[in-house]
Order: sequence, then C-alpha cells, then structure tokens
Amino acid sequence: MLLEIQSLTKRYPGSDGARPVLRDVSLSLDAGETLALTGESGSGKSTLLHLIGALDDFDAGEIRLAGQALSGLGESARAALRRDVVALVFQQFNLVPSLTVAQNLAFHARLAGRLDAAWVRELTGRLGLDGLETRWPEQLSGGQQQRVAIGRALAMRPRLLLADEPTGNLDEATSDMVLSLMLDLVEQSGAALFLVTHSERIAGRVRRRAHLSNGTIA
Ligand SMILES: Nc1ncnc2c1ncn2[C@@H]1O[C@H](COP(=O)(O)OP(=O)(O)OP(=O)(O)O)[C@@H](O)[C@H]1O
Repeated sequence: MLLEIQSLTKRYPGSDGARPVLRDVSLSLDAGETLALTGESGSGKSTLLHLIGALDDFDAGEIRLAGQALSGLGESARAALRRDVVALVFQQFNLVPSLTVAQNLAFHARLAGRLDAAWVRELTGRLGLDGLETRWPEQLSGGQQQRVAIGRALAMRPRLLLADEPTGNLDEATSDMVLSLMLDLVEQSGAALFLVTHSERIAGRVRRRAHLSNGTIA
C-alpha cells in the first residue's frame, strides 16, 4: 500500500483543544489510484493533505507513506520523503517568480537529483507550454501557471501527487482542461493522486471518492 492512514487525530495548539480538527481518520491509497477528498470549508481537508505530505505533526494514529511511518520522523527523513515520494500542487501555483517556465519545470526534479530532460520536454509539450519556456511566471495566465506547477510536480516522478484545490483559481473551462491534463499525466506516469476539492463537479471526474465532515471521514 502506498499510503495508509490509521485512526489519525490532529489538534491545533491554541484552537479549541477539546475538539480535534481531524478525528479517527482512516484511509488508504494504492499505487496508481486516484482519489478526490471533498468536504465543506473548514472540515480539515488541507490539514489532512499537509499531514500526508509530512509538512506537519499529528497527535494520534499513524500515516504510512511507502511503508514508512511518519510519526516521530525527524526533519531530514521528512524532507527525504518530500523529495523522493510525494509532490505537491497548491491552488496558488507557488511558482518561483525569479525563474523562467523552463527553470520552474525542472526545479524540484533537479533538487531531487532526478532531472530527466526528455520527460520534462514531454511534459512541456503535453501541458501545452511549448514556446513559453523563456517566460516569467508573471507573464502567464492562471491556467498556464497551474500547468507549470503540475509539470513541475510530475517532473520529479512522484509516487504520490498531493493536490490541494489545484484548479480552484481557474474558470470552469480552464479548470476542466487542467484537470484532464493532470489526470492523464498522473495515469501515464503511474503516480497515485490525492486531490482535495470542495467541488463535486471536479470530484466526480476522479475514480475514488472520500468525504470529510467535521474532521471525520463520512
Ligand atoms: N495552523 C492552524 N492553527 C489553528 N487552526 C487551524 C490551523 N490551520 C487550520 N486550522 C483550523 O482547522 C480547521 C480545518 O482547516 P482546513 O484548512 O484543514 O480545512 P479545509 O477543509 O481545507 O477548508 P477549506 O476548504 O476552506 O480550505 C479549520 O477550522 C481551521 O480554522
């Protein structure tokens, strides 16, 4: 199993300590599977995604990523998982403004020591970014920026792509197009996808569904 979440509980310090943000969440994802997690605003979707991405600590339960338990893992081991297993795409694109499109696309793969120029070229073409390689992020439309962010994440050949409202900033037509590309490329690369969205329309296009309600999987 690529991802196993067992009885996960998460509280934020300072917030209502008696009421965890996530309660007894269990979920698993196999290699190559795609799952959409829906839930109302504040239900804990982003929190869960951050925990899976080893970006934050939890209070009880366990997350296993590629067989490795995340509880009690030190920062260097977490960084290694973020480099070797998972990649993230956020709603805000998060491109590096001082790097060109081509440099952004290669950035994480290069940091991970896995830059495959042929794969980056293929991603560039498949994502419709040919001819835009020397532009700066600020010279791109929102849909183009998000395609670069998806390409950058897939360039490092993650086993698990974590996407938090990846089309949330895009209009409906652009959002559908970007989602289709992301699903195609995830399938082609054999990665698993964990997609957070509040949109039933988006979630309906992903094979597996889970719904978070008040911090627990309904
Ligand atoms: N760093 C934090 N400190 C304290 N409380 C937090 C923190 N981050 C999130 N929360 C709270 O945890 C709850 C879940 O937040 P989260 O961002 O996971 O929800 P979400 O389902 O992703 O919401 P949305 O769809 O609006 O993005 C919310 O009540 C939020 O206020």
